[in-house]
Amino acid sequence: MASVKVAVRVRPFNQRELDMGAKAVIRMDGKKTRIVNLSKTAGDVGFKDFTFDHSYWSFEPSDPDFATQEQVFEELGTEVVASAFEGYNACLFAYGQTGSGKTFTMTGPPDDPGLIPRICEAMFGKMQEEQEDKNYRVDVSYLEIYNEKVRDLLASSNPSGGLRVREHPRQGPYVSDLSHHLVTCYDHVAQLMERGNRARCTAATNMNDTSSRSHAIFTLTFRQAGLGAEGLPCETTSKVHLVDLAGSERADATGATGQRLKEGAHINKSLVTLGSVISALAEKRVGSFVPYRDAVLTWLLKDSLGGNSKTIMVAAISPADCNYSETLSTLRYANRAKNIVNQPTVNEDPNVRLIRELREEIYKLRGLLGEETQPKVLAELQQKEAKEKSLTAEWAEKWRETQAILREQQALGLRKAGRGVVLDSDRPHLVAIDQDDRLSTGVTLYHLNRNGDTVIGAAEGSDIVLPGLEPHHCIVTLKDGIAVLTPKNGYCSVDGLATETSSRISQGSLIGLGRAHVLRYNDPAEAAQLRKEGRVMSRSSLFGGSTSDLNLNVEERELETERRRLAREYEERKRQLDEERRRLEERQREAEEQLRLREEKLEEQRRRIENKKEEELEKREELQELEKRVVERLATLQERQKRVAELDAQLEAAREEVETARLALKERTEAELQAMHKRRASLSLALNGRGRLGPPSSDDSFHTATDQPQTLWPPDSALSDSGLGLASPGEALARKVAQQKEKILTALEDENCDKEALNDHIAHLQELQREQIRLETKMNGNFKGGPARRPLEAEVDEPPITVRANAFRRHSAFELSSPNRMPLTPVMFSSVTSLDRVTPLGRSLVYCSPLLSPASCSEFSS
Ligand SMILES: Nc1ncnc2c1ncn2[C@@H]1O[C@H](COP(=O)(O)OP(=O)(O)OP(=O)(O)O)[C@@H](O)[C@H]1O
Repeated sequence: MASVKVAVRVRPFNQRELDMGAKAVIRMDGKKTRIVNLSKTAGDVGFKDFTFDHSYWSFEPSDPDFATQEQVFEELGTEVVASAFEGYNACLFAYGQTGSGKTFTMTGPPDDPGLIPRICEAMFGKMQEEQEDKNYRVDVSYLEIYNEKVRDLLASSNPSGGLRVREHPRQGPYVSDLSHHLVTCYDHVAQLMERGNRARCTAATNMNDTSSRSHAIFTLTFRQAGLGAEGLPCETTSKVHLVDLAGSERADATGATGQRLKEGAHINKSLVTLGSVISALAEKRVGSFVPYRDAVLTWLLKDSLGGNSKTIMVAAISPADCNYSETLSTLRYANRAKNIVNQPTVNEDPNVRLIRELREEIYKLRGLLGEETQPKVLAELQQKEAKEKSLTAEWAEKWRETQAILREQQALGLRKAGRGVVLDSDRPHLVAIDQDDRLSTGVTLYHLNRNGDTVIGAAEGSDIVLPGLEPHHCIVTLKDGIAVLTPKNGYCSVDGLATETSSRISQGSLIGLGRAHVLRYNDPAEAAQLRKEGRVMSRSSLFGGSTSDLNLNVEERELETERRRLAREYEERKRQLDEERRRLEERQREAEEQLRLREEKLEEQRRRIENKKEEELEKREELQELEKRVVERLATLQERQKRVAELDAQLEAAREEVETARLALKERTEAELQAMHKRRASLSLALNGRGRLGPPSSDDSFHTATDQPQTLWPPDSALSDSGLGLASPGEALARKVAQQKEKILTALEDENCDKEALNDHIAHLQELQREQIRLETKMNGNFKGGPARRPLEAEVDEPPITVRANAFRRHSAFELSSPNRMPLTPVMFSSVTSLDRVTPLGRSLVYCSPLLSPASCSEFSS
């Protein structure tokens, strides 16, 4: 059982706080951290006090109590190193407000490194010291949790949704597909750390120019094995998590908006979860729920918080009064974390543990045996000894193999870097860069002889044999870490410049030998020195390669720092722009989608309008057609009206003519009657009393000479229809004919007329007409010398008639083209024979003989 160790570290005022004229509210006294109580009410004390395992006063460098990076490492870092070597898991994490000094404490600037580089360096140093007894294997991984997604900081690319976090039943949560890098020296670790830090998400906020926007977890997996006292195997694996959390922050204080605000929300979410986890663990309630899975950070650090780990928390705080509430909150957070109790255990290899336990039992059994031999105990002892022996042999064999592989890898300097394999060495060497041999696929590394000459040439027996060179082409001399190239018989160049005298070569120098060979000189010690000084050798310095490169002045270093800052700014700006571009693309996609929907809607509307338009066009055409027909009909109507007017006029004229004729007939008839009376008188006919014209009355009888009453009028036509007086027989007959015709016409207008009855009417009409003719003939005979009586049909001025043969054929009837057209039934065809005119209705009839064919009708129509 071990409580989480908590340290608090206060940083100096930053420029912003100085500009604001901030006042320091933090005091430290031994392990005690005091904060001036700015929220005190009457009766409150002036300070709030907290006690931690360590309180580091890094406020003022000139202060004798000032805590340096070195001191922090000595007290915290060494404990982590010791835990790892003891086989425990260890975790050191920095918590605090943004800009409070977490990254400074964990990573630190190159000239004043923080805990991570110091811990790594110390571990490799210790491995070096204890190399004789044991073998080690160290793997490094570096990840960040940004917006709740896991990114591999050492991989060349990451999936867009981040890496997945899984949980192994025994080993706990892990990140699947995270790259692990085998490291053989601190330089490798430093390179990886630098690479990861460059890839980490940082941004400028109001509180910090280079604020970490993600939680970063640097993990060393440390495996050690060897034979302990009395040849007892030991093998442990420890995980060391070194965590730089993103800053806890208030959105208003950081001035965060947009992406920064979103990041802040995620950061706060995981820190709140971390707080909840700490609270749940600190309360120590049995069976209480610990919300590890609520955030990726707490899930991955599950073992470090309340589990199998020795854990240290560094709470970084600002000294300024303007950050009072944030600082107080951090101190309370840290105070709670003190109460977390972990259960660290040595992570021993299961087989080794079994061997150790067997050995313990064997010791016990041997003790039990004493002087007397107990067969049962002896048998058990022998069995356990045999098992222990075989397990030890098995483990030793496995370990030898592992050792061999490790040694091979270390000797070759072969290590994995993501997908790449790096061939490295800790000794000065030359790497062949074959310019001519395009078929060469291998990488050749030539180690140089330590403290002596390495002869290069074509001659057998040269240290490095290269075809195409002079037998003894040149010599590279290595002495006290300095390499010098001396040409012998062949052409040599250093970084492109031909040389005939001895030239110093340094890390990265390109050596040209003869026409075909180019070799690169690598000196790992020199490279490490340069790296330590924060130097990155540019290509130009590579080519200008000389020892003076090593003597970089302060100005250059500052320039380098500035360059890095600019590079970080550039990276951040690039990231922001990428983010912005992604947002704009997203917006564009949305706008395009809206546009598409709008287009569809408009297209739909357009289709509807077109349909409507087409319908309206059709209607308009119909209307035009109707108008045309109306106009035609109007024209026809006008034509017909004109025709009717003409016919009316003709009718009127005919009527007048008939009236005139009737009057003339009447006068003539009276005159004729008088003449007849006179003639009768002269013929001495017996008249009763007085001579009188007109029909006989009851008083005035009219008799013939034979005493038979003689009458001029047919008996059935003597009375007028009204019965008011007598009409002439001709008139009565004409009226009857007219009435009969009217009857026929009425019957014809009735669609359901009885054909039999119609035939009877027509037959009767014909009878009447024949009678009329007979009467007229008779009258004409009686009044010879009178004006000639025209036949009735001749009195009518007939309108031109057109028979439409087609209609005739189709309907078995035909029409007159006069306005007074009238349909004829087939019955009429068979009965009527002449053209007549019905005066009262102004209608004309065309009669056809029964034998008339449609063709003859057509002729008839003219
Ligand atoms: N102990 C210290 N001594 C000197 N300077 C310090 C110290 N601690 C922090 N600083 C300076 O304060 C500034 C902010 O520190 P740092 O970047 O470490 O904060 P942080 O807590 O990691 O912030 P964030 O959470 O935003 O990443 C840096 O310029 C750093 O150099």
